[in-house]
Amino acid sequence: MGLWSYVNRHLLPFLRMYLVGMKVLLYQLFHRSFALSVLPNQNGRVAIVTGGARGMGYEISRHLASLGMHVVIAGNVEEEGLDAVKKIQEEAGEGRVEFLYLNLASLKSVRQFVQRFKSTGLPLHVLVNNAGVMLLPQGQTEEGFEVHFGLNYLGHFLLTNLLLDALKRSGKHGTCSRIVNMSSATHYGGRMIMDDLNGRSCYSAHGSYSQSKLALVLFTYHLQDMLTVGGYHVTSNAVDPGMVDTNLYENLCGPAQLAKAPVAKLLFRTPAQGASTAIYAATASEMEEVGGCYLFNGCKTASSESSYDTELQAELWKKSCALVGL
Ligand SMILES: NC(=O)c1ccc[n+]([C@@H]2O[C@H](COP(=O)([O-])OP(=O)(O)OC[C@H]3O[C@@H](n4cnc5c(N)ncnc54)[C@H](O)[C@@H]3O)[C@@H](O)[C@H]2O)c1
Repeated sequence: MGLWSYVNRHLLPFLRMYLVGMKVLLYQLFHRSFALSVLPNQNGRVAIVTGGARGMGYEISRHLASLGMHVVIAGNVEEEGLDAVKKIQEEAGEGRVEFLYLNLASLKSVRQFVQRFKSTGLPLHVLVNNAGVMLLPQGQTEEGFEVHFGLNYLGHFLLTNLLLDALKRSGKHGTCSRIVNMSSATHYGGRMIMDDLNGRSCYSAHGSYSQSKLALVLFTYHLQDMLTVGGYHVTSNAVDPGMVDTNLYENLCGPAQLAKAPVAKLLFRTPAQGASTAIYAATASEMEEVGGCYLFNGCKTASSESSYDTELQAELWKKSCALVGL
């Protein structure tokens, strides 16, 4: 690999990700976490939360259930999922919660999950695409996609598309169905390498994670445009939770892991605080009929310049359809 190639594909993504992280931490040093106000009762509504068994996903599931929603936790670790169900059931008021197996690193599993969900005959009002992995060593999903791109983005892309008919049927004027995509500030440093989305020519864990989170924002905006044109009562928003102390950071290298511990204690948000903007997007009356937003700390915020590139959005959509066989 040439020097320029190394700088461009390894060093720059690494530096961009850490710079973005420092900016978020500075923000969190001087700003309180967004606090949820009273949210409307969600009785009769159904939500799917991917990765809902731990971290922010657990907090989202717990909060939605406490509002009366029927929550389906979709996850790839059955024991963790069943434990989460038990804990939430013990404290949820009127809500129902259950676990359904979903491995986002397998498109086959995504299709099986959707089949199982649809066979329950339940409506679908909220889909929170929350699950994610970060900084994994080079690896592949079952169908051979780079793991960050394949799991964080492509798995959710297929899941959402297969559930879109259910979301469209369940959304009504005044009570829209809502899609919430968990992105990240790292998308600001992300670059879409359209001719090498799987990072085969030069792998960078930092670049791949940031790219997957930018892909989710591009997807959110393009999907919202399609839903608006079609006149459907379904909204699509992206959420940036800030920096939150969860297991997501378990793949940081040794020295970074050591440095992270005290910083996290002081400056990271708790999972409940980090989950608040996603809960807001999924349920708040102010977000009724509001789509196509990037939400940070409970407010609409500008995402990266490239995320608004409609040609790039359309190109990624087309390519993603081809990759997942839609
Ligand atoms: N923690 C942060 O600082 C932070 C910042 C920005 C964005 N995010 C995003 O928030 C989301 C939630 O992360 P978190 O911080 O709660 O981390 P976490 O590690 O606690 O949760 C990740 C969830 O994804 C699930 N998951 C992983 N692989 C899966 C697979 N193959 N199939 C199905 N589910 C799978 C895990 O089981 C877990 O429930 C992620 O998308 C992450 O990228 C987190």
